Amino acid sequence: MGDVGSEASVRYKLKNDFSHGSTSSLLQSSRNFEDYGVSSSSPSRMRRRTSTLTLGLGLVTPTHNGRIFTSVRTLTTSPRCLNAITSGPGSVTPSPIDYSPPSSSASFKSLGIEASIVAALRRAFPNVKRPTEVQDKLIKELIGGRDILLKDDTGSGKSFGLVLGLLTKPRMVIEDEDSNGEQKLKRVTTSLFIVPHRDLAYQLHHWIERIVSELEPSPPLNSIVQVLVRGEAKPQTQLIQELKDTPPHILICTPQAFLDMHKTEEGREALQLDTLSTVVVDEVDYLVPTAARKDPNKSFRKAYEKAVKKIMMHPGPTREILNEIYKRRIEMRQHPYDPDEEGEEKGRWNSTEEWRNDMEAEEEIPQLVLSSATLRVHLKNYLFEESGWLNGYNLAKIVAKNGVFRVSQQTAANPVDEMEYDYETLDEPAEVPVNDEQRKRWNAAQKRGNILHSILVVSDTGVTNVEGAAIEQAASEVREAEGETKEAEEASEESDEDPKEYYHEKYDSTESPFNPISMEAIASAFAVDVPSVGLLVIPSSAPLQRAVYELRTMGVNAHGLDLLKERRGKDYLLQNADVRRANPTLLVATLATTRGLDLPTLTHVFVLGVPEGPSVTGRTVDAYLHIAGRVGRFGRSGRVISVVEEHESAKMVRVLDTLRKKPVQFEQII
Ligand SMILES: Nc1ncnc2c1ncn2[C@@H]1O[C@H](COP(=O)(O)OP(=O)(O)OP(=O)(O)O)[C@@H](O)[C@H]1O
Repeated sequence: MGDVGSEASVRYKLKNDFSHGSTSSLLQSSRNFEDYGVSSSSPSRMRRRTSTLTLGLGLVTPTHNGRIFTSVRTLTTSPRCLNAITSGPGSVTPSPIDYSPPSSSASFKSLGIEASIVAALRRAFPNVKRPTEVQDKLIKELIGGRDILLKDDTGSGKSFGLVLGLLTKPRMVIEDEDSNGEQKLKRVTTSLFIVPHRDLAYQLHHWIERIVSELEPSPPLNSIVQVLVRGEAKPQTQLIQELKDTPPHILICTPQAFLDMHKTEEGREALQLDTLSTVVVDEVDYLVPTAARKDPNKSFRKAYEKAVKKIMMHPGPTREILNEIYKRRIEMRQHPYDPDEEGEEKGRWNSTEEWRNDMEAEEEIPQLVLSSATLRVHLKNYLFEESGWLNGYNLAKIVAKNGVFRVSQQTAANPVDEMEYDYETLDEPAEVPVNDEQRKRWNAAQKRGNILHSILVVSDTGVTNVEGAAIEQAASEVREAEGETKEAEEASEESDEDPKEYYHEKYDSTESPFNPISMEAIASAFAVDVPSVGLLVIPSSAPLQRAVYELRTMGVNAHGLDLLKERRGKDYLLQNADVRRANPTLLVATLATTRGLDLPTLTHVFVLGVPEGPSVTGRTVDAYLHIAGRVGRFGRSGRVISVVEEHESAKMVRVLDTLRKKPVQFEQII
């Protein structure tokens, strides 16, 4: 780890701003980091009015007090360029939302979405016009009631499609006794939506809130959706009472919060698992970790056995929940129908399949939907062979890779295929197009989004682009093509947090766990390239507040990602993707809390270190894919900048290699 006050320097140059020859006044003076639009009290408006701005881009030297621009170079610039610099022009501008996502020829209505919901959807999300391809396949199956295994690219609309399908599902009603002992009909929760972290829970809640508020008449929101996550301000007793009084149509929860409630009798009564009709597990590969099978003839076998043992010792809350909800299925799997067995049921069924599907209907076992952008072979094998949660006789597998879909219907006549490949390899075979139609989709998928992947390597002597990184022309073309974007009001950028919150004395007196040069490289790259919102993903075990603190001491408008924060949080979920902010924000999150997030204004993701490192496994590649998948969604542009130390750079290149991506130079680093 580099010394805080080391000689290390990071060389930056202004991008194409000076290469066009449209320069005007020669500006010369010193300017600190805040001048690049990274301070929460950015004077950028004032700067924009003047053409005699002082500039200090050039040699950037990290210092321990966070003022990293200590050396000044004379630069020639124009007012247009100044405007671009102060608002963080970047190699990627936020894209307007009127792109054309790969859509199906069906309409939401023809897929079975209720007319009132379609109308509300149009008002709430005017950009959502037609279902995407995955939504076409998913919504039909979701409404049909079959179990579903779902895999498609990040940002293809899986979670959004799940929300629409669940909203349309018929409301479950049971007969209940009121306080006078009279029978009456009572609404119960229809669907349970399990997600890995609370920000994703709030994002889904927010989507539903927007649609529900456009319904005419609009029902009370808590009768349609409620969220159960840890860290809620309300005490558990109040949450239980609310669930009992008004069971929501959809309950969105994190697994741990669900188990906390399920532990008590009162909580179990409120959750009413036996009346559920659908259970969705989003990001299932994250929530149900499994170990990659290793070739028994190779020496990894011991490592595999150790990994399995570890998982079995801590199976995780999602496994526990699914074991509870699907205990009848597990029993059926363990004791399948035996026509020779004595008993009154003898001879009632002709086959195991017949028996199984009859029992499923009789016992009203809820539909199970498992979804992720990454479903590795070992997870699929675990689900089909070991878990017992899925009905292998009535399952839809909707799996897409590079825009090519493989949809297989598992029915009684065509039960689930067993293990697909024997052992995990880092590169799973790519789906290849086999006909013209597929080739068309495949090509469209290749064009979808324009994500640039860069790797910055930090050493004691500075920061460089990884060896072999290509010079990317596309970046400036994208910038030119997209033209001007709207400016956000400075007012909305006022901090709603007290920055002092992070100024803990202990941070100044304890050694930082972060490499200061890495942090400064991130701060600088953010300052010169992010127009609106960036996201920094740090390892799951890294201290988030400390990272925010350190970035703030460098003048970066950094915030821990928290969608719960009323105004600020919801702001990030809005569709104002064409907004460039006067004072860009860097959101900081850990690896554990980024899956599934959809922040339309996001253009840049910074990754600190090799995700799920130090070694490169399938888990590492998947983690990178999910992190990178926060940008470039639905055809937008995006940039992923990994900041790694020297000993990690080959590993990071390998991750990109596996994903068949080539690192491109981050232009600002000379
Ligand atoms: N049919 C549609 N037309 C246009 N935009 C859509 C459509 N469906 C979803 N979107 C938008 O696409 C974005 C991504 O959707 P979503 O989060 O559901 O993708 P995802 O496949 O679940 O991604 P991830 O795998 O990263 O969780 C959201 O902003 C959503 O509003």
